[in-house]
Amino acid sequence: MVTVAYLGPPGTFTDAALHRFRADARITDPLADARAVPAGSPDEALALVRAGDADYACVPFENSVDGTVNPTSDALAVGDRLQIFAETQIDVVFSILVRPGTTAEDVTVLRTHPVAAAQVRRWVGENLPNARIETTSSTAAGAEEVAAGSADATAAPARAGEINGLVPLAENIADVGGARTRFVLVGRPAPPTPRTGHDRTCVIFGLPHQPNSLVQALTELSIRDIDLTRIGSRPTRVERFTYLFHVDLVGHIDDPMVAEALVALRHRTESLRYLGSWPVADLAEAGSPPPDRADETAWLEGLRRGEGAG
Ligand SMILES: O=C(O)C(=O)Cc1ccccc1
Repeated sequence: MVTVAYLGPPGTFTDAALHRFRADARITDPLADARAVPAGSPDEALALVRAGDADYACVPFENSVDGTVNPTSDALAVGDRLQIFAETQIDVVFSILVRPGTTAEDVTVLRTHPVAAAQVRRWVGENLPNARIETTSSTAAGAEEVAAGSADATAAPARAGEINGLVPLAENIADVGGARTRFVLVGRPAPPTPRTGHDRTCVIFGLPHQPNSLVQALTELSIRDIDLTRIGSRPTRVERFTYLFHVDLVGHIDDPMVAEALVALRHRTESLRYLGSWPVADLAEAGSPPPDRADETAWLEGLRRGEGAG
C-alpha cells in the first residue's frame, strides 16, 4: 500500500492539500487509498520518504503572501535528492478557534503555524486585545493545544476545529485577501510526470564565488527564453555566508530548451540539483512556455542525414 507523509496532525492545510491530490486524476499513482502518516515538520515528512518509510510526502511549498516555505526548501536542498511530482493549491482562510465559552477578551495565547501567524497578525492585533501570538508546528497542532488547554486560541482551517471539538470565534480571517499556498507531492527520484505543455521545473544550484557567476547562470536561461516563476537564495549552512539559489522555471525537462538549459547550467554551477518537472496546478499561472524550436531540431537532423539545402 502507498504511504504518504504530510505535515499533520489531521486538519492542517497540508491535510486538505493531500485530499486534493487524492482526488486529482492526473496523479497516476494510486494515492486514493494511500495511508496518510502525519509528520511534525516538512523535514520530518521528507526524512520518512528518504528512509523508505513513506512513498511520498505532501508539504507546503510557496505562499502567495509569505513567499517560499523555507523549511521545505531547505529540506529539499540537502540530503538524498528527492523529486517533486505534482502540485496543488489551497485558498488560505483561517478560523479563529477556541474552546466553547471562550470570549475574545479571554484569549491571552493564540498559537499557530508561523505562516498562519504572518497572515492573521493584524486581525489579532485589532480584535483580540489581550492576545500574544506564539508559533507551533502546524495550525492543527495549535488546535490540539487549545483543546488540551495549553493555548486559548488558534488560527487554523475550520476542519481543525471540527476534529478537536473547538468553536469559531471568527471565520474567513486573512490580513491579505485571496492568499493561496502551493503544496507539492515529493517522492524518491523517478521518471518525471510526462510533459503536459504547462509544466514547472525546479532546480537548486550553488555558484563559484566569482564576479558574474549568478548573471552567467541566469543568462543560460534568458538566452533560451525560459520564464522564471520563483527565485530565491538560502544559506548553505555548510560554509558561513554562502548561498544556494532556488529557481522554478516554466517548462519540462522534456522541452528541448529546458533540457539544453539544464546542461548549460550544470557547467556554470558548482552543484546543480534537479528537483523535478511537473504540471502546474493553475493554468492561469502557467507562464510563457519555452520555444519548442522544432524547426531547428528538424534542420539539424536533416543535416545529420545528409539532407537540406541551406
Ligand atoms: O499548519 C498548517 O496547516 C499547514 O499546512 C502549513 C500552512 C500554514 C499556513 C498556511 C499554509 C500552510
